[in-house]
Amino acid sequence: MSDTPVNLDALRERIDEIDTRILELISERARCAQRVAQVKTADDPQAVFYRPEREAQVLRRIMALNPGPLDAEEMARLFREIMSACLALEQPVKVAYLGPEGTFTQQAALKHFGESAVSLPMAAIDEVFREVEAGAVNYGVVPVENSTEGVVNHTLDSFMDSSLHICGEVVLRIHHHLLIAGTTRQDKISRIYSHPQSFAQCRKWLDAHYPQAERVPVSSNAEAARLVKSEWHSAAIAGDMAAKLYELERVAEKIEDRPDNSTRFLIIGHQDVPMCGTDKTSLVVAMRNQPGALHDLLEPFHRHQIDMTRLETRPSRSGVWNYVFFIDFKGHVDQPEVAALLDEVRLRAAEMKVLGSYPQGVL
Ligand SMILES: O=C(O)C(=O)C[C@]1(C(=O)O)C=C[C@@H](O)C=C1
Repeated sequence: MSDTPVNLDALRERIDEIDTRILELISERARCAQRVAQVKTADDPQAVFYRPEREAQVLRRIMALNPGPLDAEEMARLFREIMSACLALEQPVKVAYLGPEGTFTQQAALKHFGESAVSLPMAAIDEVFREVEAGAVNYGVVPVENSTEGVVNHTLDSFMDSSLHICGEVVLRIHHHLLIAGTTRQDKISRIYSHPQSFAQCRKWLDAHYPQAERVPVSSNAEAARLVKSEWHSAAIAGDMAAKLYELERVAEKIEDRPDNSTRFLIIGHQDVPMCGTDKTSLVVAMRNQPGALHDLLEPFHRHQIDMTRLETRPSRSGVWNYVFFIDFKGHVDQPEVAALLDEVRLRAAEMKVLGSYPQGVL
């Protein structure tokens, strides 16, 4: 910029002016969101305020328009928080997540809903489902698959008995650190606490650096972090949130064996989400136990050119559901080609349930 001042005082004066403008614009946006809330309730007293498809469109548009120098994801994160605050003005959103506090699931909940959402830790995945079903909270956040360790069976099983829908997904890069308390003797670490999945994701690093230390599996990374607070010879493997919550030091950072280690989380709720343009659909399908069943199920996807992103099998828990497949694919149930595909799959399956169509994770 040719008219950018060059001395510090002048630059700060310029920043103050810009901040004043940003402040006015954010306030104007917030007033606009308040009017949106009035319009929604005028149309329908039971209106839902959180609109995942609209949020995905807003964030994608900002990322596409972003001129830099901030990168597109950074910019989207800022807008994520602005929208979160605007939504809280319409209606504060309550979200249950797989706790305790400091877990990656809490991090995922905040990444998806922003800091203005009220997030409540639950002790187990089925408790998250129950809280949402009972209406005690608006949405739930549960882990569903990890790139290194695979599927979270508990979550898939919970869907079989639930009437809840998937309203969104969020993918989180998982970075594990080796953490100790201020009083820990770093040269005397003889025990390491973590969640079994995290141990599995850091196995090679641990074998190379702490082959002698006892590995103690606990119910969550946050619990591991809590335990090391009071033990001078122990360390924990956990992420940023747990480190911050329990004020632990990092002995080693990013110790996961695979640099692309990430976990996908699902947002569960009661609503059917309209199409946003970059959608995904999740299904659960039961096939009869007969030769060629899997081929019969997959063939229509191929013929309709539908891009399947995941296929998981779970043992059936009832007589009818012999083989149960969880399938994710790109597209939305309101698209004619997807509707045609689903009609065919329904005919071939013993049972089929659409778990939801929802925007593909943006951030
Ligand atoms: O467009 C809406 O429906 C709004 O409520 C506004 C807004 C926003 O701040 O942009 C806020 C919350 C919704 O989840 C989506 C978008």
